[in-house]
Amino acid sequence: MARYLYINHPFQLESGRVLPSVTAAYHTFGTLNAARDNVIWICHALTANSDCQDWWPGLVGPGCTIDPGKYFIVCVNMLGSSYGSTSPLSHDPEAGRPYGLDFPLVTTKDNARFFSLVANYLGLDRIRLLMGGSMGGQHALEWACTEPDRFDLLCVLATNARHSAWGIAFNESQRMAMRADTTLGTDAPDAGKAGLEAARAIAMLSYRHYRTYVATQSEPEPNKYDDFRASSYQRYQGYKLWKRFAPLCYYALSRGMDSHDVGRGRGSVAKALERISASTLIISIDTDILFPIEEQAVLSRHIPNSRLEVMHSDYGHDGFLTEAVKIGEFLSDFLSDQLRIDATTKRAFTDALTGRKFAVPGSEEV
Ligand SMILES: CC(=O)SCCNC(=O)CCNC(=O)[C@H](O)C(C)(C)COP(=O)(O)OP(=O)(O)OC[C@H]1O[C@@H](n2cnc3c(N)ncnc32)[C@H](O)[C@@H]1OP(=O)(O)O
Ligand SMILES: N[C@@H](CCO)C(=O)O
Repeated sequence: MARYLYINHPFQLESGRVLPSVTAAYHTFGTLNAARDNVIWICHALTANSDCQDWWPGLVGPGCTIDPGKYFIVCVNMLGSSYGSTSPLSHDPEAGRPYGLDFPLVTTKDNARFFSLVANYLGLDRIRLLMGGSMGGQHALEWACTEPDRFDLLCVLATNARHSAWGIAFNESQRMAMRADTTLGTDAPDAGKAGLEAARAIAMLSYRHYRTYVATQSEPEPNKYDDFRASSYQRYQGYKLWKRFAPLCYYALSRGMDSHDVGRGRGSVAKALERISASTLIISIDTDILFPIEEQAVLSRHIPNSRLEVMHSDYGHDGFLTEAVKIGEFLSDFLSDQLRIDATTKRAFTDALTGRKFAVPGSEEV
């Protein structure tokens, strides 16, 4: 069950706005050992929650690589989410009602500071492994750049150093669908439902792959001309999210994802990534069209002690959730601290893997 930490003092956001107090919903699994050196901190992605044993089965849980019998596992629900931390659903004391669409922009830098605050409250000065995929990977990278000395190991999957124009375009398309639903943020019954469902259907196109749809949603019989399987899948995925996630929170989180840029305020992406001192495992997914391998190659090029692995998945981007067993295999050596590769080997490896040097604006070498 989630636990709650109520922090009753103002939390200053990057935008200049202030949340008068913040609540953190969090889960822990396992026991902190006497040396306090067995902490694994997991950052969740867009629509997940702090119960990482529930949404990462096969990777987190008894007998898995991230085993609560061995590690003290912590996961905190990000600000803005539907699952208990301060969000658009929370009471705005100044307005005397829930924040709703007035909820301020919470950037990935704000969430990294929020996690740091919670870690301080929990007395976790040193974290053995910080880990996350997708938006969780963005939070992990941002936090590792902010407090490099806090982490021994870092593992990020299907993520990037700065949210791409492609990713922002997907998110804006979803927000356009949500704004076209004029019930969003109102007191209407099912407010924002149609917009959220359309937004999730758009998002699914980026979370999966052409081959995933062809393999799972093609028609079994020929000669069909309407009412396709792929259509009902899209509608069902929208409805499935509506049943568990608040439209206003989804809207807020997608803005937060767009804000992600480890280079902001640090000179460049390259300079920011060079601050990371943790040994870092970076996992790419070969069918990920949302966070393609180019983006993890940038991470690998600039994080000093890092290694890039490419994992196969038929699931596309969402492989970071569904390929839990494979991820566990990549992780187990890493947790024993086997990963020490020199920079020259790493560079040759990255170039060979990607076929060429990738550059994204702001990631230039310094
Ligand atoms: C209570 C909670 O849910 S807490 C939060 C859990 N979620 C998270 O943490 C977020 C991260 N998780 C996810 O994003 C997803 O769950 C994933 C990526 C791990 C898996 O996605 P899924 O939607 O389960 O997988 P998939 O794409 O195979 O779709 C399967 C679902 O679509 C349904 N489906 C498949 N084809 C069709 C179709 N043609 N028409 C209608 N429905 C269809 C299946 O019956 C199944 O339904 P179910 O989920 O109700 O059992
Ligand atoms: N399926 C994931 C995708 C975002 O990375 C989620 O809903 O959180």
